Amino acid sequence: MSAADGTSVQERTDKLEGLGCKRKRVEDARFTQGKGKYVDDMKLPGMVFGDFVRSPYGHARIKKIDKSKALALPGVKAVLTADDLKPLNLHYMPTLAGDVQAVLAVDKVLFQGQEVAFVVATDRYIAADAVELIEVEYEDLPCVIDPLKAMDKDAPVLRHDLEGKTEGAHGARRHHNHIFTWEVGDAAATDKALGSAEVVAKEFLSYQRVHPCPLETCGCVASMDKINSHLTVWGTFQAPHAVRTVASLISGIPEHKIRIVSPDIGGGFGNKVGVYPGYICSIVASIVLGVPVKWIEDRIENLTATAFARDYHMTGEIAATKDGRITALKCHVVADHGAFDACADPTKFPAGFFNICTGSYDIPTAFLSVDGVYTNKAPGGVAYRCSFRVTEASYFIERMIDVLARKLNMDPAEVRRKNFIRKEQFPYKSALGWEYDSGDYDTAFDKALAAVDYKGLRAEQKKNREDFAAGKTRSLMGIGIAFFTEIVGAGPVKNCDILGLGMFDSCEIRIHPTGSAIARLGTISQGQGHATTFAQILATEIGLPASMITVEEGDTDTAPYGLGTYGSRSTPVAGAATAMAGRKIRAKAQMIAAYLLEVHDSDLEWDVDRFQVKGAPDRFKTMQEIAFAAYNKAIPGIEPGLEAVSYYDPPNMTYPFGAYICVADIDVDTGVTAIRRFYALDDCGTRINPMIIEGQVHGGLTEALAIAMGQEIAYDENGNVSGGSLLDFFLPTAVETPAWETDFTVTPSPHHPIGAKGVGESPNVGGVSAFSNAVCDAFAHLGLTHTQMPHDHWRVWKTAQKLGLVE
Ligand code: PCD
Ligand SMILES: [Cu+]
Repeated sequence: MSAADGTSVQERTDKLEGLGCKRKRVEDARFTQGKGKYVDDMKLPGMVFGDFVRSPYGHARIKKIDKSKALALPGVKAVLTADDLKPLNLHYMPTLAGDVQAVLAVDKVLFQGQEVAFVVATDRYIAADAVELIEVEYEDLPCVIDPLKAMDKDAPVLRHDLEGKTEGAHGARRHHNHIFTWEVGDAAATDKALGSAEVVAKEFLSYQRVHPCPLETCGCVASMDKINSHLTVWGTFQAPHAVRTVASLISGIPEHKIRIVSPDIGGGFGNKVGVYPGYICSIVASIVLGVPVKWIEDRIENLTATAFARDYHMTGEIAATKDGRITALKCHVVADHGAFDACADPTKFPAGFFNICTGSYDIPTAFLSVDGVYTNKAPGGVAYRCSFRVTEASYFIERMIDVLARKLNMDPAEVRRKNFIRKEQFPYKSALGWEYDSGDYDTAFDKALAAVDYKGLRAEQKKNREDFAAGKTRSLMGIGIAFFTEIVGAGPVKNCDILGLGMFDSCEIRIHPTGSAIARLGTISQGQGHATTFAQILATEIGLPASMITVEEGDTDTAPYGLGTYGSRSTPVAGAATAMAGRKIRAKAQMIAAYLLEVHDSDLEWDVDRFQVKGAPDRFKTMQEIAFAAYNKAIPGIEPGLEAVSYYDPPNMTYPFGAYICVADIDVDTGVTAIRRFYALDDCGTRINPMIIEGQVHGGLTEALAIAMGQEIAYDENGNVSGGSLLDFFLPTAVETPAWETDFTVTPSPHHPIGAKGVGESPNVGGVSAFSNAVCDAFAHLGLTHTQMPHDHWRVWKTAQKLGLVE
C-alpha cells in the first residue's frame, strides 16, 4: 500500500531501521579504528597512579608492614594500609552479598593476591618499584582449599572478624567457615518420590572455578575536587548508579556531589559488577592527596583477585519411571565463595537463580539446598555470562538428564522430549518456584534435530563404535545435546534488589525540534551494542529513523537511575522502559497531531512514522512534523516540548531457551577433542537486531568452549593459584574455535512490551553442557557416566586411560 506521499509502508519501515533490522553497529566506527575511549585513556592534570602490594600467601598472619623504603623513593606520594583506613572506617567495605570484605588486609591475608597495601606515585612505574620496596612479614597459616572440607570440625578458622557471629546475611551459620544454607522446594515429597522410584540416577558434578577474563581489566580514575566537594570517578562499572549510591553511603559524600562515569568498556562479562578495593583506595587517595588517582589492574591481578565465576559442587539425584518420565529431582550444592562473600546476587537469592535447575522439564517435585562456604580463594562468584548461577543450574540439569538417559538405556534426546514442558502449559509454574513466561520447546527441538540430521549422526556413531571396537579407528565420536531454559531480566522489584536497590530500569527520551532525538538509559554497554539496538526499539515505537537517535549510557549526571547491565537484563528491563517511554512520546504526539489536523485524538491511527486520519490516509502528520510543532506551536492544553521518561518494573523475568547440539571427535591416544560441528538454536522472543544476536551467540559459545574444554582457576593445597596468567588460562583463538551454526525460533515474551527476551548469556548457559555432554557421550558405550570439566587433552586422555583404551 502506498501512502499519500508516494512512499510504500515497506519503504518507510526500512528507512527507520527499526525492530528486526540487521543494522550495522554504530559503535564500531570508533572501535574498529582504535578510537574507543576507555578508562586507561583518561589523562588528567596532576594525575597520580596507584598500585597494590598483594599477598603471596593463601592464608597468613601479617606481623609487620614496613613502608619506609617505599616512602623514601622519589615520586612516591603515599602508602596506605589497613591501619590508615581504620580511622575512616573504610578498612572493610560492604559486599553485594551482605558480607564485608577487607579493602586492605586486616591482620591476616586470606587469599593469594589479596590487597595488602596501596602505593600512590607520580607514575605507574615508580608505583610498581615502590610495591617491591614494601616489606611485609607474614606468618604462614594452614589453608582451606577444598570446599568440601571447609566445614570439617578441625578446619582452620578463616574469618576471625566474624568470630562469634552465628547469624549471617542469609540465616544461621553452623560453622566458622559456613556462609549460608539456602533451601527451596519440598524436601519430604522429593525424598518420598526418590524412595519409591523405579529408577534413580545419582551423580556428583563439579563446575570448576573460572574467570571471565575480559580484554580490558578493571580500573578507575578517582578525582576529588576539594573546592566544590565534588567527587568524579570514571571506571569500568557495569552498574554506575549503584556504585554512586554505595560510594555515597560509605564515604558520607552526598550523592548529588558524586558523579560516576563508565566510558567505553572492553568487555565486562560480569567481572565489572562488583566493587573492588582498587576503587575505594583510589577514592581515598584522591581525597587525601587532592589530585586524580588512576588505578588499572594488570592481567594477573585481574585473573587472581577480581570476581571469579562458578566453583559449584553439585550432587544430583533424579527419579524416573522405567520409560523415562521424571518424577523428582534433588540437588545439593557446596558453593565455594572464597574468602569473602562478594557474590553479586539479588539480596533474596544467595545462590542466584540456581533454582531454575529443573530446566526445561515438567518435574513435579524438587528440592534444592545450597551451602555457601569460605575458602582461601579470591572472592566473587557470579560473573561470566551466567545471569546469577543459571549456567551452573543448566549444566547440572542437562548433565543429569544424560546421566539418567544412560541409566535408562534411552536416547538422551528421547528423555528430553518426554519430559519437556509443553507449549500449552505456559505460563508454567516450576516446582522450585519460578513462573516461566513462554516457550515452545518441542518446535525448537524438532527443528534442531532435523537441522543436524540427528538420526543420521547416531547411525554414524554406531558405525564409529563398531570400527573402534574392531581396531579400525582410534577416534571416538560424541554427540552432545543441551536444551536450556534461561531466566533473565531481574527484575520484579518486589523480589529482586541489590543492596536494597530495586532492580527496575529506565529510559529518558528527548525529541529535538528537527526530529532527531537522544535517549538515555540506566544500563551500560560493555560491547553489546546498546547504542545500535535501543535506537532500533525507539525507531519502531516513535517512527524516527534509528540513525537520528543517539543512545547514551553510563554517566550518572545525565542518565536516569538504573541498575546496570548484567544478567542479560538490559533488553528485558531497560529495553522495556525504552519502548514504554517511546509510547509516552507517541501518546503526546497523537494529541499534537490531532490539534494540527483538527480532528479528535481517537480519529487518528499510527502508521509507521506518522499519525493519519482514519479512513483518510492522505491527511497525516509525520513524527518529524509533530516534533517541530511541539516546540513551535502554542497548543491549547498541551505543554511545549516532546520528552518522556519511563521507569520500568518488569512483572516477571523472561525465559529465553534454546537447543544446542555439539558433535565432537576424540582421539583417544592424545585426548585431543575436535569440535566437528556446533549447532545453536536460540529463542529470545522478538529479535531486535539479528546480526547483533548472532554476534552475541558466537561470543557466548566461544566462552562456553573455553570453559568446557580448558579454563580453570585452580589452587594447590597451599593456596597458590595456577591459571592466574594467560600462559595457563585457556583463551581460545580462531584456531580452536569451530564455525558456529546459528538458528532461531521466535516465541515472544507475553509481558514484555515488544516481546523481547535477553540473549547475551544464553549461549554460555546452553553451550557448556552441550560440549561436556558430547565428551561424555563419546565414551558412554564404554560405561562412562560422567567426567569432570574442563575437558582438556590431558583429562580426556586420563579418561580414556581409566577406561582401558590407552596404557
Ligand atoms: N531479543 C533480543 C535480545 C537481545 N538483543 C541484543 O543483544 C544484546 C545483548 O542483550 P541482552 O541479552 O539483553 O544482554 P545485556 O543486558 O545487554 O548484556 C549483558 C550480557 O551481555 C553479554 N554479551 C557481551 N557482549 C560483549 N560484546 N561484551 C560483554 O562484556 C558481554 N557480556 C555478556 C554478559 S556476561 Mo553477565 O555480566 O555475567 O551477568 S550478562 C551479559 C543487546 O545489544 C540487545 O539489544 C537483541 O537484539 N534482541
Ligand atoms: Cu551472570
